Amino acid sequence: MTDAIPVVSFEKFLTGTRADQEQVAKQVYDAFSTVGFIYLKDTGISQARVDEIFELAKTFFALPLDQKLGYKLSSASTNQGYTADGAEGINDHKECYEHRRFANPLCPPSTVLPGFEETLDGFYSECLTLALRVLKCLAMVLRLGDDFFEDITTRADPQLRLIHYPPLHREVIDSQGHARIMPHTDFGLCTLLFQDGTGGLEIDPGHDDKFVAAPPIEGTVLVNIADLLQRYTNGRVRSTRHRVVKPADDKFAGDLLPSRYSIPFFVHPDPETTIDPITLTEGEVKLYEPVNAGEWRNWNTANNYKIKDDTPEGGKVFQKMGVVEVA
Ligand SMILES: O=C(O)CCC(=O)C(=O)O
Ligand SMILES: [Fe+2]
Repeated sequence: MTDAIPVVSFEKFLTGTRADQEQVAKQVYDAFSTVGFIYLKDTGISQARVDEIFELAKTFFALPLDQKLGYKLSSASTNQGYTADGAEGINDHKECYEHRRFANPLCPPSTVLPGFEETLDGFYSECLTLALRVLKCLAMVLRLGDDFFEDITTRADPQLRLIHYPPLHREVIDSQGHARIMPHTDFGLCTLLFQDGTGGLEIDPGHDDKFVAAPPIEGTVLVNIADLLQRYTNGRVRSTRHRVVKPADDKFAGDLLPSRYSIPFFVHPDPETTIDPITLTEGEVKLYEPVNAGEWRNWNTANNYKIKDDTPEGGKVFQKMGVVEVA
């Protein structure tokens, strides 16, 4: 169960000496190069703060559907606003709200949800700070220079996502090809994931299609590697598949699964960054072709939402871990 994913305190990275930091960095790297996931505690983001954001998410999703659809996400490149249940993957059972760094034109105004935008902006910057510290761990271990990831994220526009998985009949999730969120890897650099107490998240730690539970642990944030970082590190760190299914039977035995809320923060580099695998040893073969981070993100986003208008035509068609040139 949880043993598959290490639980590590980040405190010494925040307050310790360089030697302390290197020790934490090594633990982080070891988790990322094997299971691809880690639970971090003592991150500087308190549980009380996370609870506050979950309450805010609940007030948003409690708005009537018509009102939420007034903030509807409709462009893969802007990728901001609300998506209703069924809009992203017909077999997923969730609704989402996406918040970005520089502009949020589809954010509910203070007349509708007082304090919503400012609170999310504040939480967004806390998440970005933490994510950059986690990435610094990798830069330290791989000897890329401490500021390696800072330097490729100055104009980057990561995405804070609020997710609500509505109550769902057990038989729906038990039916073939359905899940609260289907198995996938994330496609940016890395993801912070806050989950409520419901449970149901599973990961494939051995990359062999054997999913195990990644249950919520109070006071922690899960961090996982995403596709671009697997590519950039030439496979040294792993982008691991995960999915959300039903909570453990001993938690909810009834027919109707309760609502679940989660808050991922997807970290992406500056759009102009070329993700060309970094090789560290003599004669090391690059496992992946270079990709442009902006194109990669738009293509993956458009593909997820099936936003045809935004899918570049006659351009590149990406595969999850490769790229096929289309003339
Ligand atoms: O809700 C969760 O716990 C996982 C969400 C997720 O994997 C995603 O949005 O990419
Ligand atoms: Fe994910």
